[in-house]
Amino acid sequence: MEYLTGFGNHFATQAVEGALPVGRNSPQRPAFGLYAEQFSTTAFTAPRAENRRSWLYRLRPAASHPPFRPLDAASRLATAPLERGAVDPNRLRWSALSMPDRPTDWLEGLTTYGGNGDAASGAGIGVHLYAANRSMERRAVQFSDGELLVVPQIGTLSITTELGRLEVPPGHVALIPRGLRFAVQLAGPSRGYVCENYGAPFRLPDLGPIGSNGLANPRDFEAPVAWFEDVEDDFQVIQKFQGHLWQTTLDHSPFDVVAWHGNSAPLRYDLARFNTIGTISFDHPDPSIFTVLTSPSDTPGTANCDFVIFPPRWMVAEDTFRPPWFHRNVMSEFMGLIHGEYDAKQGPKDGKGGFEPGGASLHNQMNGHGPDAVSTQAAMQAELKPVKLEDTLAFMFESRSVIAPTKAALALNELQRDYDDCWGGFEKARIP
Ligand SMILES: O=C(O)Cc1cc(O)ccc1O
Ligand SMILES: [Fe+2]
Repeated sequence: MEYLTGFGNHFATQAVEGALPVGRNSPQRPAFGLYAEQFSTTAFTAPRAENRRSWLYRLRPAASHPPFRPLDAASRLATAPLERGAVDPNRLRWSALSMPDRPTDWLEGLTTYGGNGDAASGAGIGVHLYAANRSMERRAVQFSDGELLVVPQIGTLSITTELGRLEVPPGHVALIPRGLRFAVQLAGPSRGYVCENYGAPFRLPDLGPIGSNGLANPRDFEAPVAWFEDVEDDFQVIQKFQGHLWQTTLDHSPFDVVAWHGNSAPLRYDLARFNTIGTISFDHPDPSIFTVLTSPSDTPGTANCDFVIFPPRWMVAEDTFRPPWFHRNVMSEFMGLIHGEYDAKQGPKDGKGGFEPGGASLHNQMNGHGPDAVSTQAAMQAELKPVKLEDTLAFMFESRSVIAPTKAALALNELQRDYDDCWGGFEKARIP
């Protein structure tokens, strides 16, 4: 597959020579009788640096569809504000979801674990995990409630979007703009995580004193080239709108965009390209140095959501407790593990418990957490020579407000009801 590169670039791509108008967006009669359509994911008047929109040239306008009707199907997708009783302050951890035993596509395989804010007012996030085993055929979905950040853990996702196709293997992430129609094809049983961002679109963080390079570099983000199919057949289009699923049927493929240009586009990014920066003296820096993407809130420096990764890296700090320190944080932290072991937590023992690939943890606002007792002991006794942490890739969705766990997530068998025990048995300090 071919890609265009650069986060936020103004791309221009056509699957058919001559389809893209030159020098204007909306000619009286676009080439070949195509329809011009603007796709806006920021307000028209958003500041130029944040403004996102693309122009699509398609066989038929997206407006041409029968009414959306409620989709009458069981779904474990939920949207904030969540229906909830008292929000659980407890630290929570889940083992990995098992693969479904019935045919389940990516959309059907989503379970919401938590959320915050309010989709209707464009603030907060929904956190979903998926486990799926079949492709979406003649079926596309559009998330009007938010942009999606998709983090595969097992199985390559082939994502067909209105703007073209992306291959997203584990170790990569995909960013799908709010409202873009897409379908997910699977190569086999697949599992992973999704952050549904109701707030401002994810962008690269400022680098401050780091300078003009580093962390995720803009050129490593890849957008698809235009791709379309001219299929006259029934296509189900599902829409997640204000927390409910709706459906309509088109008599043609929604993937009929022959050319497009603009800066609102789906992207993929290989996390191995992340330029990880850390201490070369002492102390463990705040994990904000591992921010890949940020969705700012209205309060400077206090993100609606930061997407942070913990990739392979050298640990060289002298006279330092090297793993994440114990802490209580005003921000709320949802974590996942793509592969390997996380330096603050033990993996499963005899195949059970621990922080395992495909698992998840939730440490909400001001609730104490940090390395488990075994990892703490090991780190306090380690000889502090340079060590390379290999085979590890964890991540965090960190958000300014409490991520309420869903009732469905609290009822899962995968919930580790003994999670607190991992912080048991610390030896007391002795004052002389
Ligand atoms: O809680 C966690 O494991 C995530 C985390 C990692 C780190 O290096 C510092 C702080 C932090 O919250
Ligand atoms: Fe933390």
